Amino acid sequence: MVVSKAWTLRQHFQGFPKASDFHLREETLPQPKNGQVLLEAVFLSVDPYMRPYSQTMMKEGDVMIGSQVAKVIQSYNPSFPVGCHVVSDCGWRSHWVCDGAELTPVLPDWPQDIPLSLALGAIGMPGLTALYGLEEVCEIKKGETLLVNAAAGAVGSVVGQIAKIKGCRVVGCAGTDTKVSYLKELGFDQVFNYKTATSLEESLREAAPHGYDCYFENVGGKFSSVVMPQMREYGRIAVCGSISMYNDTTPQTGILSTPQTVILQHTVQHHTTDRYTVHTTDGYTVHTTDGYTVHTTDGYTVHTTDGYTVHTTDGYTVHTTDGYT
Ligand SMILES: NC(=O)C1=CN([C@@H]2O[C@H](COP(=O)(O)OP(=O)(O)OC[C@H]3O[C@@H](n4cnc5c(N)ncnc54)[C@H](OP(=O)(O)O)[C@@H]3O)[C@@H](O)[C@H]2O)C=CC1
Ligand SMILES: C/C=C/C(C)=O
Repeated sequence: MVVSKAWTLRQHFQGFPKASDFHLREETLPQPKNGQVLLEAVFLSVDPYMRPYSQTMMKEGDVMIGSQVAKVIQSYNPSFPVGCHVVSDCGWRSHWVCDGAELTPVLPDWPQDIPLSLALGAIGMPGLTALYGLEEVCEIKKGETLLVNAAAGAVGSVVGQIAKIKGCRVVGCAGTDTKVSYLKELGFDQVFNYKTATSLEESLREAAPHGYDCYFENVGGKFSSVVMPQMREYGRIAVCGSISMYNDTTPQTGILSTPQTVILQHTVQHHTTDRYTVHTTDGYTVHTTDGYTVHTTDGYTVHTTDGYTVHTTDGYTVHTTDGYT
């Protein structure tokens, strides 16, 4: 019989998460049966999504959601022999018994000198998010200029490196000088510390005087409002996350990327670029691909009935470029 330790959500987070929001409890696991395996955690992941998703996906007392790299320590399933490593979504727990259906094997020829933790980072979900966001959402092309924020993080650091490999000019920002030095080492073209910059707007403009073709959005909130006017025509934005808002206790207004508008989610959905331009009453410009569906700056979705008239769900008026309201 194995006793597992599990971190649970004692109470929903209010503002910034606190240690007292969590509770460590012990659970006695059943003996694995035929077809099942017993896992032992090697690395647990702590990711930004846990903050907003805990609100909707969890109830108080649940084990914290999350992925881990685990080692199989008992096996009655030939697909997962003892000693192999897997990625499991079993949350923040030290041990777990399961049938293997939700397990992803870590590559059997994983190089000895590469830490297994990277299966939760550059070679895992964050790395794939970076890749799909660049290739399928931004459809990034050689010679283009890309901006990424939270650039030294798990997603951002991979975004910048892939964009460099693809022949782009990469601008990144981060919140400490140490992170800024790291981004230079990674080969980013222009980097700055957004916390010490006198003006975010000016730093962004200096880094790319002709504007940005692609914006990999990790931060949202006020940051995105400053970036929007510096997007070039036909620019593309991968709205990956809005970490600056996850701990908000009162909703921000008048901004583009909110947790509700995160549209990059592994299977990448689609958004903006050409044809119709819609000017919102608050000065933001929204480009649609088809002239019919428009994502507004405030998280509301507006549907045009004919490509010209836009009805908002909340009573705001949206003016189209051709003068129709
Ligand atoms: N759509 C999807 O499928 C996925 C989305 N994401 C999203 O991508 C983003 C980055 O995730 P990930 O790389 O894993 O995160 P990390 O935990 O690796 O890095 C997060 C970094 O964000 C920066 N940050 C935190 N608060 C703020 C703030 N208020 N303003 C500006 N920057 C801030 C900090 O860096 P600094 O010191 O530079 O401020 C922090 O270290 C998140 O928004 C996340 O939700 C991640 C994975 C998948
Ligand atoms: C899977 C991760 C999602 C976000 C929004 O972080």
